Amino acid sequence: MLAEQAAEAIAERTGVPRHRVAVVLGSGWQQAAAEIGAPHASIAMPELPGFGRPSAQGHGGMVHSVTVNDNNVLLLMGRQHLYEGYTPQQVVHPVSAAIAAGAEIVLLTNAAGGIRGGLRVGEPVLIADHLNLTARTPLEGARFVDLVDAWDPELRTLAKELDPSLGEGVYAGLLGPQYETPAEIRMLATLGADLVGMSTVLEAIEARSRGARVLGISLVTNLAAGVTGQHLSHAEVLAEGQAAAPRLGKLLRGILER
Ligand SMILES: Nc1nc2[nH]c(I)nc2c(=O)[nH]1
Repeated sequence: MLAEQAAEAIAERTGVPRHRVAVVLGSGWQQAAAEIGAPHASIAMPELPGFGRPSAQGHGGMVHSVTVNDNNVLLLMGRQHLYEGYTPQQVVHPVSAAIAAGAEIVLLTNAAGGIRGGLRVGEPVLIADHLNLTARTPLEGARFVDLVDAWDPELRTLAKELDPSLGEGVYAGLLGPQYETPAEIRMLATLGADLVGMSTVLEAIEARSRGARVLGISLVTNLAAGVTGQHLSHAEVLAEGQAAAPRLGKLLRGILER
């Protein structure tokens, strides 16, 4: 119900009855949003039913409506995380609302730690599959959602046509807010994770449960703990995101133009 109420508010406040695509812009991706196009309507998230107040650092807290080649696109600047104390349902609410507002495709972006050898800081990586290690789910009741091809193969092929240098990886979603120990990173590598972060997996599950297609892109903003022996800092994470913004913006715009 709350998703439908938020969807009505979005349609009313933007003047756009349906937005066919929704993009969640995570840490480091906000600057890329400017390359997508100038919004013709913007709403502060707290003004929408059920939207919390995204944490200050790295997240904009705005919903923008932009048009890209006749496609009405909803940009969700920032997200809510489990580590901020939100429930799984609150974490996925913006995605639920965007789908209720018409989104058939949900593009989830995030910043992540790189685990696999060869990943470089500043590199965007397509999400090919995920490990939900949050021990949480946004689903309630007997909603046995199939997650095979949850990360849409056709959309991944499209993204790779646009940027052939794009690699793919398995994203492990953890609770956070602490980063992993080197031993935990070795464990995640053994489990088959290439990337690690604190978001995205619940949103993907919710989107699939509502029949939307999902494309995910992680920006590697640090090499995971122990991969280089360096210490991790959130400030570095944000700085790396800013540096990669032009390439990310070009990629996002290319995807949205198709
Ligand atoms: N859990 C986890 N989340 C992250 N987010 C970013 I940016 N880097 C990391 C990381 O190394 N571990």
